[in-house]
Amino acid sequence: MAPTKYTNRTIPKISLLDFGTRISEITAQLIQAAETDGFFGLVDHGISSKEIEHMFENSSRFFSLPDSTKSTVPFSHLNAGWEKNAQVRPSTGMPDRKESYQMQFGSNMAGCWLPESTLPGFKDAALEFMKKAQSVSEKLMLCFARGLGFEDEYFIKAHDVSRAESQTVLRLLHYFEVDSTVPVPEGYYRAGAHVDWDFVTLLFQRPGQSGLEICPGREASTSFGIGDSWTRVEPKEGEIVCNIGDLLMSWSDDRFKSTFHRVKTPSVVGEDYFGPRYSMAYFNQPCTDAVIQGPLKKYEAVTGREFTQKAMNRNFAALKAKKEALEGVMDGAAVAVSSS
Ligand SMILES: O=C(O)CCC(=O)C(=O)O
Ligand SMILES: [Fe+2]
Repeated sequence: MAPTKYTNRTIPKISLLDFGTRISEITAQLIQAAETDGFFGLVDHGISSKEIEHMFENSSRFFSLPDSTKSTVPFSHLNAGWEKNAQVRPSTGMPDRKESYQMQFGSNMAGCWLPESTLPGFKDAALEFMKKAQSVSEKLMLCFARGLGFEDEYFIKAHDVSRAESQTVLRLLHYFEVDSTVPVPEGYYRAGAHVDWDFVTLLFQRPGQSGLEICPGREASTSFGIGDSWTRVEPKEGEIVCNIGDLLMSWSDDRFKSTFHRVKTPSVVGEDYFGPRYSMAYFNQPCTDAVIQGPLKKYEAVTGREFTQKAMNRNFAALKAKKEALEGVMDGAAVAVSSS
C-alpha cells in the first residue's frame, strides 16, 4: 500500500464531570473542538469501563454465533441488522473487511433481534447500554444547542428515541484477525475513509485494539482524505471518541466540521495490531419528521427522512462512480449503505 503520511495531533479531551455546574465551560470546549478538529475524547461521561466492557462481551457473544444464525437477522433498508463484508465505501470501492450488527430502539428492529433462547439477555443488555449512550449524547446536544443559539431541548427533541420516528443506531463492529504473513492488497481497509451522516457519533474502542485514524478539518481535504496527513487515535480505557457527523455540520451551517476517519488494515509487523478488533459506534440520527435547518438558513430545510435519503443517494452515486472506475473488481459484491 502507498505509505500514509502521519501527523501527531492532540485530540481535545473533554470531561463531563459536574455537568450541571460546569455546563458553560463544557459548552465552550465542545464548540471549540467541533469548529476545529471535529473530533474529541469524552471522559467522566457517566458510563463506567465495566459497563462498556460488559457490552463488548455481549458483542463478542453475538459475533461468535455461526453466520447461519446471524444471517436470520440480515441488514435491512431501515438501517438495522447484520452484514458481513458487504459495506462498500465510495472511498475504496471495496467492501470493508468486517461484520457489523446495527440495532435501533423501536419498530425498525422488527425481525432484527435474535430470539431470547439464541442469545439470552442480549437484547435487554443492548437496550440498556443504548439508553446510557443516549443520555451522554443528550448532554452534548444540549451544549451544541446553546452554542448555536437554539433553545436547550431543541436537538434532544429532534432525536427522541422514545418516538416511533427514531432512527438512532448502535452499531457493533467486528474486524477479523489479519494474517501478518500475507501482504495487504492495495485499497484494503478494515473500514475505508468516510464521514458519518449523523449528528454526532460516540465510538467505544477496546484498549490494545488499535487501527482508528482520523483526518481532521474539512476545507483542505483532498477527496476522502487520500494523500492528506492522518492521525492515529489509540483506544484508551473508558474514553469515548466522538466525531461530528454531516447532519450537525449542515445543521450548524458548516460551522462544525464532520471529519474523515477510517480503520487501517494492519500491514506493518511490529507496529500495527493484527488481532481482531471490536468497536461500537452510537450514531445519533434525527427522527424522520425532525426539521433540519441551521440558524443562518444556509441550506434549505429538510426532514430527517429526506436528509438520510439524500446522504444515501450521495453515497450510492459516489460508489457508482468508483465502481465504474474500477470496472470488474467489484462484480457481484453486495452493497450495504448505512449510517456512515
Ligand atoms: O471501528 C471504528 O473504530 C470506526 C467505525 C466507524 O467509523 C463507523 O462504523 O462509522
Ligand atoms: Fe464512522
